[in-house]
Amino acid sequence: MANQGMNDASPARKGSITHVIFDMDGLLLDTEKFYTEVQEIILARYNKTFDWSLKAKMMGKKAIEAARVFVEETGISDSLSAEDFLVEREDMLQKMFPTSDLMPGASRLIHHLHENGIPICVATGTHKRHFDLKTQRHSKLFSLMHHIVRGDDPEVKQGKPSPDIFLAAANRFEGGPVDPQRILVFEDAPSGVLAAKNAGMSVVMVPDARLDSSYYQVADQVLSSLFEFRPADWGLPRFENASTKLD
Ligand SMILES: O=P(O)(O)OC[C@H](O)CO
Ligand SMILES: [Mg+2]
Repeated sequence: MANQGMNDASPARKGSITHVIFDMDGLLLDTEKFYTEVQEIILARYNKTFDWSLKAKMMGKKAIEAARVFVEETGISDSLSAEDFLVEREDMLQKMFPTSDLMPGASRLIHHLHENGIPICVATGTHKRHFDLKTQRHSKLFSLMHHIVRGDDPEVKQGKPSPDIFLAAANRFEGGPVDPQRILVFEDAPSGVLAAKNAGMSVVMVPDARLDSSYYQVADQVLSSLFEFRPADWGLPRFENASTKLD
């Protein structure tokens, strides 16, 4: 269970948030389990097991960057290249992605911020083709986003932990670029939390409970679920029961 403490963001900074950026996989959508499943299947062929220390190094990254980590860290790169790994897992992922569910509290928080006029967007390492499969059951909810930046965007030269994707997201808000100090990022992955901090933004981390807690330290706040987020901690409008939709 994640601790729910606040780390180092100053009280002044917490009151200055005007814009919000959401990660997608593992934060808004319960899609990380699909990657875990196919990676377990592929590794089993080499009599190896997939664990959360490897997962922590892959999640949040662009596909090819995560694939390189996978074949190198598991020592199978002589038998399976990163490119072939991506081809091999593709059929399985394409069947899984359209079944993607929302993470608990995602719908409530997105509706709440949108109804209160807080500009929101998505910054996801995933590329457009996978994004479309993952979100096909949730297009209404994602239409509330001011914009969406994906990993294959030309402005995203390097994946997380590079700040590229969050800086691109900050640039595209109305009247952008928005000052990073005014932006709050929600992330589940260690690489994503680092990317947001590298961009100079504040980060709420909502990690999977299996992730080692040593990764919590970089985040400004760590929550077990989006349901536990209290907007007033960051100077954002409080939840009013009547105007929010529960998952
Ligand atoms: O967590 P996201 O949304 O940046 O997605 C990254 C990969 O597609 C999955 O780890
Ligand atoms: Mg993620």
